[in-house]
Amino acid sequence: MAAVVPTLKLNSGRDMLQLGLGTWQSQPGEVTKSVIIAIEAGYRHIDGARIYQNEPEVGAAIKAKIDDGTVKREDLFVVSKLWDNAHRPDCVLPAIKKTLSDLGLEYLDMYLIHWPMGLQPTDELIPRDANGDCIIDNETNLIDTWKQMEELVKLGLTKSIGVSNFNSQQIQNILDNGTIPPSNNQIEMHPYFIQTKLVEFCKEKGIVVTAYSPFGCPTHPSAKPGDPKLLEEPKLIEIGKKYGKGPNHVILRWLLQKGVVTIPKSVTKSRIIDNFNVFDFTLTDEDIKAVESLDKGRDGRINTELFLKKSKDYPFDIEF
Ligand SMILES: NC(=O)C1=CN([C@@H]2O[C@H](COP(=O)(O)OP(=O)(O)OC[C@H]3O[C@@H](n4cnc5c(N)ncnc54)[C@H](OP(=O)(O)O)[C@@H]3O)[C@@H](O)[C@H]2O)C=CC1
Ligand SMILES: O=C1CO[C@H](CO)[C@@H](O)[C@@H]1O
Repeated sequence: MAAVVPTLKLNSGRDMLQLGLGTWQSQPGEVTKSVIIAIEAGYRHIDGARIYQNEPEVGAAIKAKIDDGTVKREDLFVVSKLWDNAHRPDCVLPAIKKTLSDLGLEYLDMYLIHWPMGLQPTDELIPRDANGDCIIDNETNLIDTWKQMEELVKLGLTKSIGVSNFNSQQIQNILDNGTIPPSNNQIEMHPYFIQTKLVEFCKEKGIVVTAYSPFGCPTHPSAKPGDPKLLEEPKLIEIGKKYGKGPNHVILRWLLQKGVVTIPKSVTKSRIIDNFNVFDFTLTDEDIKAVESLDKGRDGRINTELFLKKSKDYPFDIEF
């Protein structure tokens, strides 16, 4: 029998499963199979986004597993994200409708504003000018976007709403000016970038944190040969050995014990199954300290999204 995944209570009143499957860089030709494998292994939380350009294939897997009786829709926690080119108020409803239609679903469990920065609303997901530079939309206003996100809840198109890659000031702005508080902030978090201040801030405000790139995204487009690899860190390997576990398990277990959600990505059957084997051991306080000693502070951030640094809403210029 698959392990029961713990949940965290959202301020929307719903429960969010603490372990899910990431799907960025899961190619359309492979993601249906990997989501099917994940559901068969016990995963019930799937993290996706319009920009991953694989939502129809993720949806095909969900349909297959509902049709064959493995799961019911209500057993699943499906997350998607509003892409940067749809921040203008009139773009938000069409954007979720496109995602729902691609996924073949009536509703999402969580819909996030993917990044605070807006891009020009065109048919291109990443609109570029003649020089190849992204066309930033500095006319957008995150409160206007958020108000439309609130409408999606009222329309029953998503059960909860949240943000991703928002800094503390941007979150506070929404708390001060919105009606529905964000339930979730999905941020980069792994042993090289432990984000203590932002995680604490979110917790104080009743916002559940999701840790993305838990393994440090070894295939990130900015990765260079010779970069240190989290999954090869001797310290993590050593901690894992005490429990008969690998460095992947140590990282996921650390995140679970920190009280956050995490969404490791894999398209490899053995890894999808292996990453789920984290519910039968507990790290000690000493182990947790050793994991956190790998933190590089702000230098540990991988997903810098530097190509949008000129946006008025670029989030990473303040401490947290
Ligand atoms: N909100 C946001 O802005 C962002 C959200 N995300 C979300 O977070 C998810 C996870 O982050 P992501 O950046 O993809 O990277 P991860 O840190 O999850 O690493 C994924 C990589 O690790 C490999 N891997 C997975 N399990 C193992 C294992 N047990 N042993 C060895 N290698 C392993 C995978 O290979 P393989 O697949 O070949 O098995 C893949 O190359 C994304 O897929 C996405 O859903 C990510 C980035 C930004
Ligand atoms: O989720 C994501 C994966 O990577 C993309 C490319 O940098 C990001 O835009 C996005 O945050």
